[in-house]
Amino acid sequence: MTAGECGSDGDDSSAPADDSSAPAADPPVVLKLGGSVITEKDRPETVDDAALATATDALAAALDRGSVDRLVVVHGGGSFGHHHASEHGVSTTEGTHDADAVMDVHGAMVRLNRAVLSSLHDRGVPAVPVHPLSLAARPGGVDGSLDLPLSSTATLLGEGFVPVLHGDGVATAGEGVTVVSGDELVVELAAGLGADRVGVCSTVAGVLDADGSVIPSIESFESVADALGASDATDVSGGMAAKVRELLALDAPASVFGPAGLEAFLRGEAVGTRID
Ligand SMILES: Nc1ncnc2c1ncn2[C@@H]1O[C@H](COP(=O)(O)OP(=O)(O)OP(=O)(O)O)[C@@H](O)[C@H]1O
Ligand SMILES: C=C(C)CCOP(=O)(O)O
Repeated sequence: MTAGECGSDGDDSSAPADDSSAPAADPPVVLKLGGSVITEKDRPETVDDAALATATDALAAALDRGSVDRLVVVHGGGSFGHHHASEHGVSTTEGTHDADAVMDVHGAMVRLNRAVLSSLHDRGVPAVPVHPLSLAARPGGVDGSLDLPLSSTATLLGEGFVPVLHGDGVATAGEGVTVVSGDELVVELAAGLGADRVGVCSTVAGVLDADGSVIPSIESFESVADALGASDATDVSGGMAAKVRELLALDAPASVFGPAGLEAFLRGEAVGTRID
């Protein structure tokens, strides 16, 4: 498993850097694997091994057959980050100055990240970690924008790796360290890297209306606000309502779908709820 072997042709590294006839790289796909999918969200620090294996099988197959050429993966917190953040009273708006609390939240996310990386490595995917706590900040405080430098992720992608980021703690002016959700990271990555396809794989088949049916597309928060709630499980980042808000801020269309829709999304098909 090397970065150069990943993707459809795997031969870009031999092209001269200034060769103007070299084909431009495809825009990357940015995919979030929801923490509620890959962990058992009600049991602290428990990976759902079967669900993680199914997801990483689908990613490896998509890279092997070339339906995805360049991929950035983000995963959520599930029973790792949310559990510890909740115990310490830390959320996307409430921070902490306690280094032990920061280490509990970040340490749990790094353990989950290792499990995701290991599952990808078992399938030959050249996945490498990118930890947001070491990169990102909210210099303007909780109401300010997220600053996420993308140079490392973009360069890793260009070298044929699959960067794997995750919801994490984030330095926040006036609050110490708050939580940055994987959904926020997806928006920053997709906008900054020029992604043309953005997928958010959660436990539900899409964003559901009041009757429990999948809403095919969403263009404004107000049109669906009444149906949107928080997560059923411990969650410090706002569940589906926050997810829809984040994704509406993105220029590229995003899809929210369940595990059964992952393969189809990776093949480029329309699945779940499209958020424009
Ligand atoms: N209208 C809705 N449609 C779909 N899900 C909804 C809706 N309202 C609330 N939810 C809840 O939102 C949850 C999905 O958000 P959640 O943040 O838990 O998912 P995730 O991103 O997969 O997990 P994590 O935050 O750990 O990464 C669903 O499991 C459901 O409980
Ligand atoms: C709770 C932590 C640290 C991560 C939150 O990320 P999310 O599960 O994508 O909302």
